Amino acid sequence: MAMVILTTLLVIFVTLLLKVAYDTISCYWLTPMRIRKIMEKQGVRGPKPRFLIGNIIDMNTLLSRTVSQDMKTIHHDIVPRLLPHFVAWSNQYGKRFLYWNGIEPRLCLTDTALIKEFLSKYSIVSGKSWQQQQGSKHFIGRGLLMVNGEDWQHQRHLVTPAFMGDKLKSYARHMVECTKDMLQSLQKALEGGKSEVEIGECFTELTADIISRTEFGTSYEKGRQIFHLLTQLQIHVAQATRHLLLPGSRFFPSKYNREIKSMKMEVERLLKEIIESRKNCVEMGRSNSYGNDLLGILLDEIKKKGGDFDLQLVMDECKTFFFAGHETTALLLTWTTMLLASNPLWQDRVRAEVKEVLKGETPLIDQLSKFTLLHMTIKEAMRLYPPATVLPRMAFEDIHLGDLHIPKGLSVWIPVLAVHHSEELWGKDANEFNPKRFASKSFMPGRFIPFALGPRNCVGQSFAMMEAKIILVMLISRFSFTISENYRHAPVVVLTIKPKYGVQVCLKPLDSGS
Ligand code: HEM
Repeated sequence: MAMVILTTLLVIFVTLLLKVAYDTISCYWLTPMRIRKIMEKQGVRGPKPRFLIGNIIDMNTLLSRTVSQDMKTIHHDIVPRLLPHFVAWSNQYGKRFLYWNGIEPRLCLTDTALIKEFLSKYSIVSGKSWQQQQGSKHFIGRGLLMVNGEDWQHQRHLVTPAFMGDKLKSYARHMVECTKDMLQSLQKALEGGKSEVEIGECFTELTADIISRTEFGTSYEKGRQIFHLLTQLQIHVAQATRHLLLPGSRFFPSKYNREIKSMKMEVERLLKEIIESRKNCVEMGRSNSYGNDLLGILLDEIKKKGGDFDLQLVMDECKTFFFAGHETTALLLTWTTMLLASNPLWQDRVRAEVKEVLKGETPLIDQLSKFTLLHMTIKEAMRLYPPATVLPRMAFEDIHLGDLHIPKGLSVWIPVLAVHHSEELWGKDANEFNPKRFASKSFMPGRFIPFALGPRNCVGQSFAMMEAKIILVMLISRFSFTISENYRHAPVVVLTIKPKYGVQVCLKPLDSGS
Protein backbone atom coordinates (compact mmCIF):
# COMPACT_ATOMS: atom_id res chain seq x y z
CA MET A 1 0.00 0.00 0.00
CA ALA A 2 2.75 2.37 1.02
CA MET A 3 4.49 1.55 -2.23
CA VAL A 4 1.39 2.47 -4.28
CA ILE A 5 1.03 5.84 -2.46
CA LEU A 6 4.73 6.54 -2.95
CA THR A 7 4.59 5.69 -6.66
CA THR A 8 1.47 7.84 -7.15
CA LEU A 9 3.14 10.76 -5.36
CA LEU A 10 6.24 10.30 -7.48
CA VAL A 11 4.17 10.25 -10.69
CA ILE A 12 2.34 13.43 -9.63
CA PHE A 13 5.64 15.10 -8.73
CA VAL A 14 7.32 14.16 -12.02
CA THR A 15 4.22 15.24 -14.01
CA LEU A 16 4.22 18.60 -12.24
CA LEU A 17 7.94 19.00 -12.82
CA LEU A 18 7.52 18.20 -16.52
CA LYS A 19 4.65 20.67 -16.79
CA VAL A 20 6.68 23.45 -15.16
CA ALA A 21 9.62 22.61 -17.44
CA TYR A 22 7.38 22.59 -20.53
CA ASP A 23 5.67 25.89 -19.55
CA THR A 24 9.05 27.52 -18.98
CA ILE A 25 10.47 26.31 -22.29
CA SER A 26 7.25 27.28 -24.04
CA CYS A 27 7.24 30.77 -22.51
CA TYR A 28 10.97 31.46 -22.95
CA TRP A 29 11.62 29.69 -26.23
CA LEU A 30 8.84 27.93 -28.16
CA THR A 31 6.24 30.74 -28.21
CA PRO A 32 8.71 33.55 -29.03
CA MET A 33 10.23 31.41 -31.81
CA ARG A 34 6.78 30.56 -33.20
CA ILE A 35 5.89 34.26 -33.26
CA ARG A 36 9.21 35.11 -34.92
CA LYS A 37 8.62 32.57 -37.67
CA ILE A 38 5.06 33.80 -38.32
CA MET A 39 6.30 37.37 -38.63
CA GLU A 40 9.27 36.41 -40.82
CA LYS A 41 6.93 34.64 -43.23
CA GLN A 42 5.11 37.97 -43.62
CA GLY A 43 8.38 39.77 -44.37
CA VAL A 44 8.62 41.40 -40.91
CA ARG A 45 12.20 41.16 -39.68
CA GLY A 46 14.36 42.85 -37.12
CA PRO A 47 17.59 42.78 -35.12
CA LYS A 48 18.80 39.37 -33.93
CA PRO A 49 17.78 38.77 -30.31
CA ARG A 50 20.20 37.41 -27.68
CA PHE A 51 19.13 34.55 -25.45
CA LEU A 52 16.79 35.76 -22.65
CA ILE A 53 17.75 39.45 -22.96
CA GLY A 54 16.63 39.98 -26.55
CA ASN A 55 17.69 43.43 -27.80
CA ILE A 56 17.72 45.19 -24.43
CA ILE A 57 21.49 45.76 -24.44
CA ASP A 58 21.45 47.14 -28.01
CA MET A 59 18.69 49.58 -27.06
CA ASN A 60 20.40 50.70 -23.87
CA THR A 61 23.76 51.17 -25.60
CA LEU A 62 22.23 53.29 -28.35
CA LEU A 63 20.21 55.33 -25.88
CA SER A 64 23.02 55.97 -23.42
CA ARG A 65 25.07 57.37 -26.33
CA THR A 66 22.37 59.73 -27.62
CA VAL A 67 21.18 61.13 -24.28
CA SER A 68 24.63 61.49 -22.71
CA GLN A 69 24.85 65.13 -23.85
CA ASP A 70 22.51 68.10 -23.93
CA MET A 71 21.15 69.25 -27.27
CA LYS A 72 23.21 72.15 -28.64
CA THR A 73 20.25 74.41 -29.39
CA ILE A 74 16.54 74.38 -28.65
CA HIS A 75 15.34 72.36 -31.60
CA HIS A 76 12.73 69.64 -31.68
CA ASP A 77 14.29 66.92 -33.78
CA ILE A 78 14.28 64.60 -30.78
CA VAL A 79 13.46 61.20 -32.28
CA PRO A 80 17.13 60.28 -32.97
CA ARG A 81 17.92 61.23 -29.38
CA LEU A 82 15.04 59.48 -27.61
CA LEU A 83 14.27 56.56 -29.92
CA PRO A 84 17.67 55.81 -31.56
CA HIS A 85 16.84 52.11 -31.86
CA PHE A 86 13.67 53.00 -33.76
CA VAL A 87 15.68 55.14 -36.20
CA ALA A 88 18.37 52.47 -36.67
CA TRP A 89 15.99 49.54 -37.09
CA SER A 90 13.37 51.25 -39.23
CA ASN A 91 16.18 52.36 -41.59
CA GLN A 92 17.48 48.81 -41.78
CA TYR A 93 14.32 46.71 -41.73
CA GLY A 94 11.59 49.07 -42.92
CA LYS A 95 8.49 50.60 -41.35
CA ARG A 96 7.40 47.43 -39.56
CA PHE A 97 10.01 45.54 -37.65
CA LEU A 98 10.22 43.08 -34.81
CA TYR A 99 12.49 43.55 -31.81
CA TRP A 100 12.77 41.86 -28.44
CA ASN A 101 12.42 43.25 -24.97
CA GLY A 102 13.95 40.27 -23.17
CA ILE A 103 11.77 37.35 -24.17
CA GLU A 104 8.87 39.57 -25.26
CA PRO A 105 8.64 40.06 -29.04
CA ARG A 106 7.42 43.51 -30.04
CA LEU A 107 6.09 44.63 -33.39
CA CYS A 108 6.78 48.29 -34.06
CA LEU A 109 3.81 49.74 -35.95
CA THR A 110 3.87 53.19 -37.58
CA ASP A 111 1.35 52.78 -40.40
CA THR A 112 -1.46 55.20 -39.46
CA ALA A 113 -4.26 53.21 -41.13
CA LEU A 114 -3.23 50.09 -39.21
CA ILE A 115 -2.80 52.06 -35.96
CA LYS A 116 -6.33 53.39 -36.34
CA GLU A 117 -7.76 49.96 -37.12
CA PHE A 118 -5.88 48.28 -34.27
CA LEU A 119 -6.82 50.85 -31.60
CA SER A 120 -10.44 51.18 -32.73
CA LYS A 121 -11.36 47.56 -33.29
CA TYR A 122 -9.36 45.39 -30.93
CA SER A 123 -9.57 46.95 -27.47
CA ILE A 124 -11.03 43.78 -25.91
CA VAL A 125 -8.69 41.23 -27.45
CA SER A 126 -5.56 43.29 -26.83
CA GLY A 127 -4.33 45.07 -23.73
CA LYS A 128 -1.64 45.44 -21.12
CA SER A 129 0.91 42.64 -20.88
CA TRP A 130 1.68 40.66 -17.74
CA GLN A 131 5.09 42.41 -17.60
CA GLN A 132 3.45 45.86 -17.60
CA GLN A 133 0.94 44.81 -14.97
CA GLN A 134 3.68 43.45 -12.72
CA GLY A 135 5.69 46.67 -13.08
CA SER A 136 2.87 48.84 -11.78
CA LYS A 137 0.90 46.53 -9.53
CA HIS A 138 2.28 48.01 -6.28
CA PHE A 139 1.18 51.53 -7.03
CA ILE A 140 -1.91 51.33 -9.25
CA GLY A 141 -2.84 47.68 -8.96
CA ARG A 142 -5.86 46.68 -11.07
CA GLY A 143 -7.01 50.23 -11.85
CA LEU A 144 -8.45 51.07 -15.27
CA LEU A 145 -5.07 51.72 -16.90
CA MET A 146 -3.84 48.17 -16.32
CA VAL A 147 -6.85 45.86 -16.59
CA ASN A 148 -7.92 43.94 -19.67
CA GLY A 149 -10.93 42.39 -21.41
CA GLU A 150 -14.27 42.36 -19.61
CA ASP A 151 -12.81 43.81 -16.40
CA TRP A 152 -11.59 46.78 -18.39
CA GLN A 153 -14.99 47.20 -20.05
CA HIS A 154 -16.76 47.10 -16.70
CA GLN A 155 -14.36 49.56 -15.04
CA ARG A 156 -14.39 51.94 -18.02
CA HIS A 157 -18.19 52.01 -17.74
CA LEU A 158 -17.98 52.97 -14.06
CA VAL A 159 -15.30 55.62 -14.47
CA THR A 160 -16.41 57.43 -17.66
CA PRO A 161 -19.33 59.46 -16.16
CA ALA A 162 -16.92 61.18 -13.75
CA PHE A 163 -15.17 62.79 -16.74
CA MET A 164 -18.21 63.99 -18.67
CA GLY A 165 -20.55 66.97 -19.06
CA ASP A 166 -21.54 68.91 -15.94
CA LYS A 167 -19.45 66.70 -13.68
CA LEU A 168 -16.38 67.73 -15.64
CA LYS A 169 -17.40 71.39 -15.53
CA SER A 170 -17.77 71.24 -11.76
CA TYR A 171 -14.01 70.65 -11.37
CA ALA A 172 -13.15 73.96 -13.06
CA ARG A 173 -13.48 76.03 -9.89
CA HIS A 174 -10.84 73.88 -8.15
CA MET A 175 -8.55 74.39 -11.12
CA VAL A 176 -9.01 78.16 -10.98
CA GLU A 177 -8.53 78.32 -7.18
CA CYS A 178 -5.36 76.21 -7.19
CA THR A 179 -3.90 78.21 -10.10
CA LYS A 180 -4.60 81.48 -8.27
CA ASP A 181 -2.58 80.14 -5.32
CA MET A 182 0.30 79.20 -7.60
CA LEU A 183 0.33 82.58 -9.32
CA GLN A 184 0.28 84.26 -5.93
CA SER A 185 3.36 82.37 -4.83
CA LEU A 186 5.12 83.17 -8.11
CA GLN A 187 4.33 86.85 -7.56
CA LYS A 188 5.71 86.64 -4.03
CA ALA A 189 8.90 84.97 -5.28
CA LEU A 190 9.40 87.82 -7.77
CA GLU A 191 8.79 90.42 -5.10
CA GLY A 192 11.35 88.63 -2.96
CA GLY A 193 13.97 89.28 -5.67
CA LYS A 194 13.73 86.07 -7.70
CA SER A 195 13.36 86.56 -11.43
CA GLU A 196 13.77 83.00 -12.61
CA VAL A 197 11.74 79.89 -11.75
CA GLU A 198 11.86 76.22 -12.69
CA ILE A 199 8.35 76.11 -14.06
CA GLY A 200 8.19 72.30 -14.30
CA GLU A 201 8.32 72.01 -10.50
CA CYS A 202 5.55 74.60 -10.12
CA PHE A 203 3.32 72.71 -12.55
CA THR A 204 3.99 69.37 -10.83
CA GLU A 205 2.90 70.90 -7.50
CA LEU A 206 -0.09 72.57 -9.09
CA THR A 207 -1.42 69.51 -10.91
CA ALA A 208 -0.97 67.43 -7.73
CA ASP A 209 -2.98 70.06 -5.88
CA ILE A 210 -5.70 70.03 -8.53
CA ILE A 211 -6.05 66.26 -8.69
CA SER A 212 -6.14 66.06 -4.86
CA ARG A 213 -8.97 68.61 -4.72
CA THR A 214 -10.96 67.27 -7.66
CA GLU A 215 -10.60 63.70 -6.50
CA PHE A 216 -11.15 64.06 -2.77
CA GLY A 217 -12.89 67.44 -2.28
CA THR A 218 -13.06 68.09 1.45
CA SER A 219 -10.67 65.25 2.26
CA TYR A 220 -8.08 67.13 0.22
CA GLU A 221 -5.33 67.27 2.89
CA LYS A 222 -5.39 63.51 3.27
CA GLY A 223 -5.40 63.25 -0.52
CA ARG A 224 -2.18 65.27 -0.70
CA GLN A 225 -0.62 62.97 1.86
CA ILE A 226 -1.67 59.90 -0.14
CA PHE A 227 -0.26 61.31 -3.36
CA HIS A 228 3.00 62.25 -1.72
CA LEU A 229 3.37 58.64 -0.56
CA LEU A 230 2.37 57.35 -4.01
CA THR A 231 5.10 59.42 -5.64
CA GLN A 232 7.66 57.93 -3.23
CA LEU A 233 6.26 54.48 -3.87
CA GLN A 234 6.60 54.89 -7.62
CA ILE A 235 10.27 55.89 -7.24
CA HIS A 236 10.91 52.90 -4.98
CA VAL A 237 9.23 50.48 -7.39
CA ALA A 238 11.33 51.83 -10.28
CA GLN A 239 14.51 51.41 -8.20
CA ALA A 240 13.57 47.93 -7.08
CA THR A 241 12.94 46.86 -10.68
CA ARG A 242 16.42 48.07 -11.60
CA HIS A 243 18.12 46.39 -8.64
CA LEU A 244 16.39 43.06 -8.62
CA LEU A 245 16.39 41.40 -12.01
CA LEU A 246 16.38 37.79 -10.86
CA PRO A 247 13.21 35.77 -11.45
CA GLY A 248 11.05 35.78 -8.30
CA SER A 249 13.10 38.63 -6.79
CA ARG A 250 9.96 40.49 -5.89
CA PHE A 251 9.32 37.88 -3.18
CA PHE A 252 12.71 38.43 -1.47
CA PRO A 253 12.34 40.24 1.86
CA SER A 254 14.86 42.91 0.72
CA LYS A 255 15.00 46.46 2.09
CA TYR A 256 13.26 47.79 -1.05
CA ASN A 257 10.52 45.21 -0.94
CA ARG A 258 9.89 45.81 2.77
CA GLU A 259 9.66 49.56 2.22
CA ILE A 260 7.40 49.14 -0.82
CA LYS A 261 5.09 46.93 1.20
CA SER A 262 4.87 49.31 4.13
CA MET A 263 4.30 52.39 1.90
CA LYS A 264 1.59 50.56 -0.02
CA MET A 265 -0.10 49.60 3.24
CA GLU A 266 0.00 53.20 4.45
CA VAL A 267 -1.45 54.55 1.16
CA GLU A 268 -4.25 52.00 1.32
CA ARG A 269 -4.93 52.68 5.01
CA LEU A 270 -5.45 56.39 4.26
CA LEU A 271 -7.56 55.69 1.18
CA LYS A 272 -9.68 53.21 3.10
CA GLU A 273 -10.37 55.82 5.79
CA ILE A 274 -11.67 58.32 3.23
CA ILE A 275 -13.75 55.77 1.32
CA GLU A 276 -15.26 54.12 4.41
CA SER A 277 -16.17 57.48 5.93
CA ARG A 278 -18.03 58.51 2.72
CA LYS A 279 -19.87 55.20 2.66
CA ASN A 280 -20.78 55.39 6.34
CA CYS A 281 -22.19 58.91 5.96
CA VAL A 282 -24.59 57.71 3.26
CA GLU A 283 -25.46 54.41 4.93
CA MET A 284 -26.19 56.08 8.28
CA GLY A 285 -28.37 58.69 6.56
CA ARG A 286 -26.11 61.63 7.46
CA SER A 287 -25.78 62.48 3.79
CA ASN A 288 -27.67 61.45 0.68
CA SER A 289 -24.68 61.82 -1.63
CA TYR A 290 -21.16 60.46 -1.73
CA GLY A 291 -19.89 63.85 -2.86
CA ASN A 292 -19.31 65.77 -6.08
CA ASP A 293 -15.66 64.90 -6.48
CA LEU A 294 -14.18 62.11 -8.61
CA LEU A 295 -14.36 59.65 -5.72
CA GLY A 296 -17.97 60.55 -4.88
CA ILE A 297 -19.06 60.19 -8.50
CA LEU A 298 -17.33 56.82 -8.78
CA LEU A 299 -19.08 55.57 -5.60
CA ASP A 300 -22.41 56.85 -6.97
CA GLU A 301 -21.90 54.98 -10.24
CA ILE A 302 -21.09 51.73 -8.41
CA LYS A 303 -24.29 52.10 -6.39
CA LYS A 304 -26.41 53.04 -9.44
CA LYS A 305 -25.18 50.07 -11.44
CA GLY A 306 -25.98 47.81 -8.50
CA GLY A 307 -22.62 46.04 -8.53
CA ASP A 308 -20.78 44.73 -5.49
CA PHE A 309 -18.78 47.29 -3.63
CA ASP A 310 -15.16 46.32 -4.12
CA LEU A 311 -12.94 48.43 -1.85
CA GLN A 312 -9.70 47.35 -3.55
CA LEU A 313 -11.06 48.38 -6.96
CA VAL A 314 -12.09 51.83 -5.69
CA MET A 315 -8.66 52.31 -4.09
CA ASP A 316 -6.89 51.23 -7.28
CA GLU A 317 -8.98 53.64 -9.39
CA CYS A 318 -8.14 56.51 -7.02
CA LYS A 319 -4.43 55.74 -7.35
CA THR A 320 -4.77 55.41 -11.14
CA PHE A 321 -6.35 58.87 -11.57
CA PHE A 322 -3.41 60.38 -9.75
CA PHE A 323 -0.78 58.34 -11.57
CA ALA A 324 -2.29 58.76 -15.05
CA GLY A 325 -3.40 62.36 -14.75
CA HIS A 326 -0.95 64.29 -12.70
CA GLU A 327 2.49 64.03 -14.25
CA THR A 328 1.22 63.87 -17.84
CA THR A 329 -0.64 67.16 -17.45
CA ALA A 330 2.29 68.80 -15.64
CA LEU A 331 4.56 67.81 -18.54
CA LEU A 332 2.14 69.09 -21.14
CA LEU A 333 2.14 72.46 -19.34
CA THR A 334 5.92 72.47 -18.93
CA TRP A 335 6.65 71.79 -22.60
CA THR A 336 4.00 74.27 -23.77
CA THR A 337 5.55 76.95 -21.56
CA MET A 338 9.04 76.11 -22.84
CA LEU A 339 7.81 76.47 -26.43
CA LEU A 340 6.02 79.74 -25.76
CA ALA A 341 8.99 81.10 -23.79
CA SER A 342 11.29 80.43 -26.73
CA ASN A 343 8.79 81.65 -29.36
CA PRO A 344 7.83 85.17 -28.23
CA LEU A 345 5.78 85.78 -31.37
CA TRP A 346 3.39 82.95 -30.52
CA GLN A 347 3.36 83.97 -26.88
CA ASP A 348 2.20 87.47 -27.91
CA ARG A 349 -0.43 86.07 -30.26
CA VAL A 350 -1.86 83.77 -27.60
CA ARG A 351 -1.80 86.58 -25.02
CA ALA A 352 -3.66 88.92 -27.39
CA GLU A 353 -6.36 86.27 -27.86
CA VAL A 354 -6.61 85.68 -24.12
CA LYS A 355 -7.01 89.43 -23.47
CA GLU A 356 -9.69 89.74 -26.09
CA VAL A 357 -11.74 86.85 -24.72
CA LEU A 358 -11.29 87.47 -20.99
CA LYS A 359 -11.39 91.27 -20.87
CA GLY A 360 -9.54 91.19 -17.53
CA GLU A 361 -11.81 88.62 -15.85
CA THR A 362 -11.09 85.14 -14.50
CA PRO A 363 -11.70 82.46 -17.19
CA LEU A 364 -15.11 80.83 -17.23
CA ILE A 365 -15.65 77.30 -18.41
CA ASP A 366 -17.83 78.39 -21.36
CA GLN A 367 -15.08 80.66 -22.65
CA LEU A 368 -12.53 77.88 -23.01
CA SER A 369 -13.65 76.95 -26.53
CA LYS A 370 -12.89 80.51 -27.67
CA PHE A 371 -9.13 80.19 -27.12
CA THR A 372 -8.45 78.89 -30.62
CA LEU A 373 -4.76 79.86 -30.84
CA LEU A 374 -4.07 78.48 -27.38
CA HIS A 375 -5.79 75.23 -28.35
CA MET A 376 -3.61 74.95 -31.45
CA THR A 377 -0.49 75.71 -29.41
CA ILE A 378 -1.28 73.03 -26.82
CA LYS A 379 -1.83 70.50 -29.59
CA GLU A 380 1.44 71.42 -31.26
CA ALA A 381 3.23 71.03 -27.91
CA MET A 382 1.66 67.58 -27.51
CA ARG A 383 2.68 66.67 -31.04
CA LEU A 384 6.32 67.61 -30.50
CA TYR A 385 6.57 66.42 -26.88
CA PRO A 386 3.81 63.82 -26.32
CA PRO A 387 3.93 62.94 -22.59
CA ALA A 388 3.26 59.27 -23.45
CA THR A 389 5.91 58.38 -26.05
CA VAL A 390 4.70 54.88 -26.87
CA LEU A 391 1.43 52.95 -26.77
CA PRO A 392 2.00 49.31 -25.83
CA ARG A 393 -0.64 46.62 -26.40
CA MET A 394 -0.39 42.84 -26.32
CA ALA A 395 -2.54 40.66 -28.62
CA PHE A 396 -4.45 38.09 -26.53
CA GLU A 397 -5.86 36.44 -29.66
CA ASP A 398 -4.74 36.12 -33.27
CA ILE A 399 -5.66 39.39 -34.99
CA HIS A 400 -5.96 40.20 -38.69
CA LEU A 401 -4.89 43.75 -39.24
CA GLY A 402 -4.89 44.94 -42.85
CA ASP A 403 -2.47 42.59 -44.57
CA LEU A 404 -0.87 41.54 -41.29
CA HIS A 405 -1.53 38.49 -39.16
CA ILE A 406 -0.68 39.35 -35.57
CA PRO A 407 -0.32 36.14 -33.56
CA LYS A 408 -1.52 35.81 -29.98
CA GLY A 409 1.27 36.80 -27.55
CA LEU A 410 2.84 39.44 -29.77
CA SER A 411 3.15 42.94 -28.34
CA VAL A 412 2.33 45.82 -30.63
CA TRP A 413 4.32 48.99 -29.89
CA ILE A 414 3.12 52.24 -31.40
CA PRO A 415 5.92 54.81 -31.19
CA VAL A 416 3.75 57.92 -30.76
CA LEU A 417 6.78 60.22 -30.73
CA ALA A 418 8.05 58.92 -34.08
CA VAL A 419 4.58 59.13 -35.67
CA HIS A 420 4.23 62.73 -34.44
CA HIS A 421 7.61 63.69 -35.96
CA SER A 422 7.28 61.86 -39.26
CA GLU A 423 8.07 64.08 -42.28
CA GLU A 424 6.03 61.74 -44.43
CA LEU A 425 2.95 62.51 -42.35
CA TRP A 426 3.56 66.12 -41.30
CA GLY A 427 5.71 67.55 -44.08
CA LYS A 428 9.24 68.95 -44.22
CA ASP A 429 8.67 71.16 -41.16
CA ALA A 430 7.67 68.18 -38.97
CA ASN A 431 10.32 69.06 -36.40
CA GLU A 432 9.41 72.71 -36.17
CA PHE A 433 7.06 74.46 -33.79
CA ASN A 434 4.17 75.63 -35.94
CA PRO A 435 0.76 75.63 -34.20
CA LYS A 436 -0.84 76.82 -37.47
CA ARG A 437 -0.80 73.26 -38.75
CA PHE A 438 -3.69 72.59 -36.35
CA ALA A 439 -5.84 75.38 -37.82
CA SER A 440 -7.57 72.90 -40.11
CA LYS A 441 -10.02 70.63 -38.34
CA SER A 442 -9.92 67.79 -40.86
CA PHE A 443 -7.23 65.40 -39.90
CA MET A 444 -5.90 62.05 -40.98
CA PRO A 445 -6.84 59.75 -38.06
CA GLY A 446 -3.98 57.86 -36.48
CA ARG A 447 -1.27 60.45 -36.94
CA PHE A 448 -2.04 62.66 -33.89
CA ILE A 449 -2.45 60.31 -30.93
CA PRO A 450 -1.23 61.95 -27.68
CA PHE A 451 -4.29 60.52 -25.89
CA ALA A 452 -4.35 57.27 -27.92
CA LEU A 453 -7.59 56.66 -29.82
CA GLY A 454 -10.57 54.30 -29.97
CA PRO A 455 -12.49 52.85 -27.01
CA ARG A 456 -9.33 52.61 -24.89
CA ASN A 457 -8.24 56.22 -25.33
CA CYS A 458 -7.48 58.52 -22.40
CA VAL A 459 -10.60 58.77 -20.28
CA GLY A 460 -9.27 62.00 -18.73
CA GLN A 461 -8.46 63.89 -21.93
CA SER A 462 -11.20 66.54 -21.61
CA PHE A 463 -10.22 66.99 -17.98
CA ALA A 464 -6.57 67.46 -19.00
CA MET A 465 -7.37 69.91 -21.82
CA MET A 466 -9.66 71.94 -19.57
CA GLU A 467 -7.00 72.04 -16.85
CA ALA A 468 -4.20 72.98 -19.25
CA LYS A 469 -6.23 75.79 -20.80
CA ILE A 470 -7.31 77.29 -17.47
CA ILE A 471 -3.75 77.26 -16.13
CA LEU A 472 -2.11 78.64 -19.27
CA VAL A 473 -4.75 81.34 -19.72
CA MET A 474 -4.23 82.51 -16.14
CA LEU A 475 -0.44 82.34 -16.35
CA ILE A 476 -0.21 84.16 -19.65
CA SER A 477 -2.49 86.97 -18.59
CA ARG A 478 -0.49 87.59 -15.42
CA PHE A 479 3.15 87.19 -16.58
CA SER A 480 5.28 87.37 -19.68
CA PHE A 481 8.09 84.86 -19.79
CA THR A 482 11.31 84.17 -21.66
CA ILE A 483 13.54 81.14 -21.62
CA SER A 484 16.42 81.52 -19.18
CA GLU A 485 20.09 81.29 -20.14
CA ASN A 486 20.28 78.49 -17.57
CA TYR A 487 17.86 76.26 -19.49
CA ARG A 488 19.59 73.18 -20.88
CA HIS A 489 17.63 71.49 -23.64
CA ALA A 490 17.91 67.81 -22.74
CA PRO A 491 14.67 65.85 -23.13
CA VAL A 492 14.81 62.34 -21.67
CA VAL A 493 12.30 59.53 -21.48
CA VAL A 494 11.52 58.06 -18.06
CA LEU A 495 8.11 56.57 -18.88
CA THR A 496 7.14 60.06 -20.11
CA ILE A 497 9.20 62.76 -21.93
CA LYS A 498 10.78 65.01 -19.32
CA PRO A 499 13.19 67.95 -19.47
CA LYS A 500 16.25 66.46 -17.72
CA TYR A 501 17.11 69.65 -15.78
CA GLY A 502 13.66 71.23 -15.70
CA VAL A 503 12.60 74.36 -17.61
CA GLN A 504 13.94 77.63 -16.22
CA VAL A 505 12.01 80.70 -17.31
CA CYS A 506 12.37 84.40 -16.46
CA LEU A 507 9.04 85.85 -15.43
CA LYS A 508 7.90 89.46 -15.71
CA PRO A 509 4.61 90.57 -14.14
CA LEU A 510 2.23 92.29 -16.54
CA ASP A 511 0.25 95.37 -15.50
CA SER A 512 -3.40 94.56 -15.58
CA GLY A 513 -3.70 97.09 -18.45
CA SER A 514 -0.84 95.77 -20.60
C1 HEM B 1 -1.87 65.73 -21.02
C2 HEM B 1 -2.38 64.86 -20.19
C3 HEM B 1 -2.62 63.41 -20.51
C4 HEM B 1 -2.09 62.63 -21.50
C5 HEM B 1 -1.10 63.03 -22.59
C6 HEM B 1 -2.67 61.32 -21.34
C7 HEM B 1 -2.42 60.26 -22.19
C8 HEM B 1 -2.99 59.01 -22.05
C9 HEM B 1 -2.75 57.91 -22.95
C10 HEM B 1 -1.82 57.94 -24.16
C11 HEM B 1 -3.49 56.86 -22.51
C12 HEM B 1 -3.53 55.46 -23.11
C13 HEM B 1 -2.45 54.66 -22.42
C14 HEM B 1 -2.40 53.24 -22.84
O1 HEM B 1 -3.44 52.61 -22.99
O2 HEM B 1 -1.31 52.70 -22.95
C15 HEM B 1 -4.19 57.30 -21.32
C16 HEM B 1 -5.04 56.50 -20.59
C17 HEM B 1 -5.63 56.90 -19.42
N1 HEM B 1 -5.62 58.16 -18.87
FE1 HEM B 1 -4.67 59.78 -19.63
N2 HEM B 1 -3.52 61.33 -20.26
C18 HEM B 1 -3.53 62.58 -19.73
C19 HEM B 1 -4.28 63.03 -18.67
C20 HEM B 1 -5.11 62.25 -17.91
C21 HEM B 1 -5.90 62.71 -16.78
C22 HEM B 1 -5.96 64.15 -16.30
C23 HEM B 1 -6.52 61.61 -16.25
C24 HEM B 1 -7.44 61.51 -15.06
C25 HEM B 1 -7.57 62.39 -14.12
C26 HEM B 1 -6.15 60.47 -17.07
C27 HEM B 1 -6.56 59.18 -16.85
C28 HEM B 1 -6.32 58.13 -17.70
C29 HEM B 1 -6.82 56.78 -17.47
C30 HEM B 1 -7.64 56.33 -16.27
C31 HEM B 1 -6.40 56.02 -18.56
C32 HEM B 1 -6.71 54.55 -18.84
C33 HEM B 1 -7.88 54.49 -19.81
C34 HEM B 1 -8.24 53.07 -20.23
O3 HEM B 1 -7.37 52.21 -20.28
O4 HEM B 1 -9.42 52.84 -20.51
N3 HEM B 1 -5.30 60.90 -18.06
N4 HEM B 1 -3.88 58.62 -21.08
